[in-house]
Amino acid sequence: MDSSSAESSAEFSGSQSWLQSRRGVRVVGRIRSFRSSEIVGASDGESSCSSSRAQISLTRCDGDYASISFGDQSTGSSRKDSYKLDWCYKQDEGISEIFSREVKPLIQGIFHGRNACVIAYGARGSGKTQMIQGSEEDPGLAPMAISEILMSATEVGGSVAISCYEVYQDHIYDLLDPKEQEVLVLEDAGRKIQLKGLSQVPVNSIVDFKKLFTNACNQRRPQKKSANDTSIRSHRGMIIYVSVVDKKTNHSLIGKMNFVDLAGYEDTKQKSNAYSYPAESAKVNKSLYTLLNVIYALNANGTYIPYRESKLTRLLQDFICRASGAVLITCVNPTLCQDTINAVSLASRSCQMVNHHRHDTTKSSSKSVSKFIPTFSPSNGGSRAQDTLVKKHQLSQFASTERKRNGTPFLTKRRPQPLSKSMKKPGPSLFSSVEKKTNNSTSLTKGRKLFNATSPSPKSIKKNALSDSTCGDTSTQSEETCVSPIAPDVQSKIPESPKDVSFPNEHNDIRESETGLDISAKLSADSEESTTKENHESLVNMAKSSPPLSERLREISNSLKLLSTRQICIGTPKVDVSYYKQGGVDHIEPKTPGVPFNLRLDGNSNFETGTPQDIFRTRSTGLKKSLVQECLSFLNSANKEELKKLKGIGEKRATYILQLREETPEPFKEIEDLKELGLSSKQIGGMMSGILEDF
Ligand SMILES: Nc1ncnc2c1ncn2[C@@H]1O[C@H](COP(=O)(O)OP(=O)(O)OP(=O)(O)O)[C@@H](O)[C@H]1O
Repeated sequence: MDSSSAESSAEFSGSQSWLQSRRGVRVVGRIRSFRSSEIVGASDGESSCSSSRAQISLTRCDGDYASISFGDQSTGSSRKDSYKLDWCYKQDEGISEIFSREVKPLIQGIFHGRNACVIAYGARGSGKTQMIQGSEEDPGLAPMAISEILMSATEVGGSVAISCYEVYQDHIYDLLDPKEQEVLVLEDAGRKIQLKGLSQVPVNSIVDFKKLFTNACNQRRPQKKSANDTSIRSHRGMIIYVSVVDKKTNHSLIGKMNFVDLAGYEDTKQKSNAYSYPAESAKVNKSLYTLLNVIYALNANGTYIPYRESKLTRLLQDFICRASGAVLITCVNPTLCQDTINAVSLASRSCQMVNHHRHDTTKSSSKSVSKFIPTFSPSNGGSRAQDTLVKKHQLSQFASTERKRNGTPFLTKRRPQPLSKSMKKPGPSLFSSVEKKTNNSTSLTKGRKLFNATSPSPKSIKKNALSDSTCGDTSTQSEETCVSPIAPDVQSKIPESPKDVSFPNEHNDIRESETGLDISAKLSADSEESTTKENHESLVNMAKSSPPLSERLREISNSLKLLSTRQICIGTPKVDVSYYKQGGVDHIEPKTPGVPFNLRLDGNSNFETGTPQDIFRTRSTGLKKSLVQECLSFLNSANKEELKKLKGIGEKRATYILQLREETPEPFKEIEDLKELGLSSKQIGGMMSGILEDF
């Protein structure tokens, strides 16, 4: 084995070992090659930055991690701060390299019913679309994946379908069947995400795929305002569905793989980005920050994941969770600019490598730990933009007053989530026949079959032309890679340290949706419009008509009172009269037999022994659990007035609870879920006892 292949296999084994220990989302980088226009240093207007002086350095360490730093070659100064990622691909490493290391291992999973996600993220013009879509001559990750999937599906007798979508201004549109109605993100009773209104089209060959994909890529939902309008920024994605029958169980397994081409990151505060529409950019950036927060929370092993904070993360919820395999590829523009630095810095914060080090006190010094603790800093462009968004999005009056008053995490306000009027009954699903057989696999979004109806456009895939994509000077790069020029005006803006960039919602409660198995038709809508009155009323009415619940609580409360006053007696052993007779006792008085306190019944009705404390603890734990469950069911079903009677629940929290119930039939499944109301543990305790006292 020569040295380069040895190096390559060492790196690959690093990537494999990561796959084995995968818990969250892998965050890698990819530095794209120079375009011809960039080599001569000319600005093409697409990127706000171009110049000739600075460089990007890449250091890779034994397949474990990669570190990117930015500096100025001409002055010899390079910044001491580097941004670590789980890995980074050099300019001379092609798409096929990325495919075999990052994407191929995920494909195996989808044939076992797992979900997977490949996300292209980065500043504008950093090569995201090129990497995902590619071109006729040089296919991107998505076409490469589909041809691999089609081959494997043929071998195992599986079927394949695709959906294509666009997320624009927090609305999702179907690109294979463009229509007025947007796609709705719904959550079923098993907390699985369903995309209502998104068509699935069967794909039998790569030719089928190319027609569909080309057609979808040429679709663009938001209309340009003028011919020169370059500001339309949206996220676009393609979902590949694979259905196979598990030979052992004879059940159908459905795995999905989502390729997401995110809108380019850009700091709207920069003058050079003035051509963007602020509102549009704010939405795009908000969804990007939320996505990175989700990844951060997953990689930091957080208990709460903020999926609900944007439509994009809601859509991706089943694709980026602990049960799935996901990779975020940060595309790095070689014509370096502040947006690139910010994008890399944000990605670095969310990656596994950083978070492993955060938790690994043996490896990292206290300094390096504090370095990664997110803080707000208006000195950084990225942070400033985040700061503004956070203020808008989260520091609602209610949240801030609550925080001041309670010192507790503020309520992550969700907008009312109505059942949209436009919500229509879904058409037959591609896999509907197989789904019926399936008991526990993910159900597919029901959509219309479009295969015959689609009239693909012969136009080529947008933005895939490589006519100007001559590769730059990549020959001299070894493990330490000098890559790119950086704009002189950017030099002063390079963040001092990664700690300057932060995640806006670090202190928020983050909740990861449970991955239930029950696929029920009981769907709740997650549209971003305001709550429709009828739905709200119907929920209130439903809650109003719940006297049986109060009755039940009263019953339980009475039983508890009885329990606390009555002597607990386990079993009723007969009094052995003969014993008394033998003992010469003249008067036999009926006595309650003494039951040893260290006897108790286990789950199988057998007696068990233990110390009085053990027994007491067991009994009280059981009681506590059932009380908590009763309180949670009360919160899941009480009407507004009943809720408002509780300690700590006012008009706003009561409304919020009703909104949550519109999204999910039972928003409170565990006591932890109550933290989403912005209540402290003490307040939750007070509220619980309030519920019990009332009955
Ligand atoms: N590996 C590459 N080598 C050379 N040129 C490339 C490469 N990848 C992309 N390009 C070129 O860079 C330009 C921008 O690429 P692309 O549209 O993929 O970027 P993007 O990140 O998707 O941009 P946006 O955020 O605006 O959607 C295109 O002209 C493309 O041809």
